[in-house]
This record gives sequence, structure tokens and C-alpha cells, in this order.
Amino acid sequence: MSKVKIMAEDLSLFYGDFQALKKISLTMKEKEVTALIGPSGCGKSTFLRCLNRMNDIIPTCHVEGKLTFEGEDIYHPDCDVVALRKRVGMVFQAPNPFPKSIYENVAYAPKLHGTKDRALLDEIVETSLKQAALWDEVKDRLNKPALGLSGGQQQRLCIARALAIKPEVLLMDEPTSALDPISTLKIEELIRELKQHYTIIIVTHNMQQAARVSDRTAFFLVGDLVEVDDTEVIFTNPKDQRTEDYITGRFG
Ligand SMILES: Nc1ncnc2c1ncn2[C@@H]1O[C@H](COP(=O)(O)OP(=O)(O)OP(=O)(O)O)[C@@H](O)[C@H]1O
Repeated sequence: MSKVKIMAEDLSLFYGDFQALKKISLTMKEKEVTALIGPSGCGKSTFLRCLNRMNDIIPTCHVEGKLTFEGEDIYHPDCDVVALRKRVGMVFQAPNPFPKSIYENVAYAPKLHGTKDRALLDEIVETSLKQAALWDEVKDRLNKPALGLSGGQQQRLCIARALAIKPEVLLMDEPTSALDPISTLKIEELIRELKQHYTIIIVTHNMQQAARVSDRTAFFLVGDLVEVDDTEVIFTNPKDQRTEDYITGRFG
């Protein structure tokens, strides 16, 4: 049995008076891929953003209930948010490399965290690009602009950038929605590789993708967590009629 990495217990989130998450209880285990699915506006991204306290920047937002990372309360006033975000990396929907070289994109965060040694930075860049399955395509042009890469390569670069500070958890918010089918499959293959080392939580609109890459799937509907189970069970034998209606395409 793998160990519990992140656990939400009765987690509610409000944007002003609007309740976007309603008492969500969900356990995410180490080195598993958890997919969050559900129709637009159901709270998937909101939930994902709680996991590294990205919602903090929204002034109207407040959270109730409990969210723990390896047993420690993420929303406790003493929680070191910078340290948390180092352990919980994020990859966004559209590839968003910095307008810098490929090398500098990956070296950026380690430098920010104080790594100055060039040989060590070289090693981090190479390892991260290899882990993101991009090294072979870019090793001869590390000093070229990142924005000259294809969309799929840019997204793998963003994954390498997230890996460069050696996180334990990777949050992915619809990481392939801006990509073509071939690049999408590459990222999915990569996710399956990465889960050997990382705990991954992915928001996706694509149910085939959830079925292909995840171990567990959580179905959200208007702020509620309707059902969570092994991915195979969710897609073959869901317990809740609303889950069945959604995965069979009856709504959403
Ligand atoms: N900054 C915000 N201020 C106010 N309401 C917000 C904010 N962000 C999201 N919401 C609302 O919270 C609800 C959940 O939004 P969220 O983006 O988490 O849904 P989602 O399931 O990820 O949707 P999508 O699949 O379309 O990205 C929606 O009703 C949305 O309008």
C-alpha cells in the first residue's frame, strides 16, 4: 500500500459568498496519478490550486476544513508557502516558457533558490530535460530561445522547469488541452514514466486521457466530489448515476 501524500478532509472553498468547493474529502497517494474530472466550472482547477496554495493570491478566497501534506496542515498559519511550492510543482494549461533560452528556463528556479555552481546547474538542466523526455531534441541548442520550440516541446520544457527544483508532487492543469494528438500522447507517456518518482494530480477534460494515465479518478460536480475510485472502476462500473451519465457523455 503506498503512503498517503496529500489528504483533504471536508475542504470547502469560497470566492466571496460563492462556495466553489463543498466539503471535499480526498486522499492522494504517493507515486500515484489522480485525475480530477467533471464538467466546466465544477471546481477541479480550484481544488488543484489549493494543493500548493495558489488560490492565496485571490483576495476574496477563503478556505475551511483541512488539507494535509504528509500529515502537515497546508493551511496552518505557520506553513511555509515557499517551501510548500518547492515540494509541489505546477504545470499549466498552455505552455508558458519564459522568453529566455531553453537552458535558462530550466536553470531559472534552481538559481532563484540559490544554486550558483555552473557544473551543478548543467547537471540539473540535463537531468530535468531527460526526465521530461526532451533532452535528445534540444541538447544541441540549449542556448536557443525556448519560444522557438513547438507547442508540445514547450510543454515538455515547462515540465522540465517544474522538475528542476526536485518537487515531490506535480500538479497538472489540463496540460495537453493546447496540444496536437501526437504531442498529447507524448505527454501522457511522460506522465506514466514520471509517476515512478512523483505523485501526480491532473485536471483533464479528456476522459480517455484520465483512463489512460491515472490510477485513481475523482469526479466533481458543481463543487461536490461525487465519487472517487480506481480509474478502472470509475470508467467501467461507477457507483453513482451522475458519474455514469458524465462518463457516457450524457452531459458535460
Ligand atoms: N477567482 C475567482 N473568483 C470568483 N469565482 C471563481 C474564481 N475562479 C473560479 N471561480 C468560480 O468557481 C467555480 C469553479 O471554477 P474552476 O475554475 O475551479 O472550475 P473547473 O472545474 O476547473 O472549470 P474548467 O473545467 O472550465 O476549467 C466556477 O463557478 C468559477 O466561475
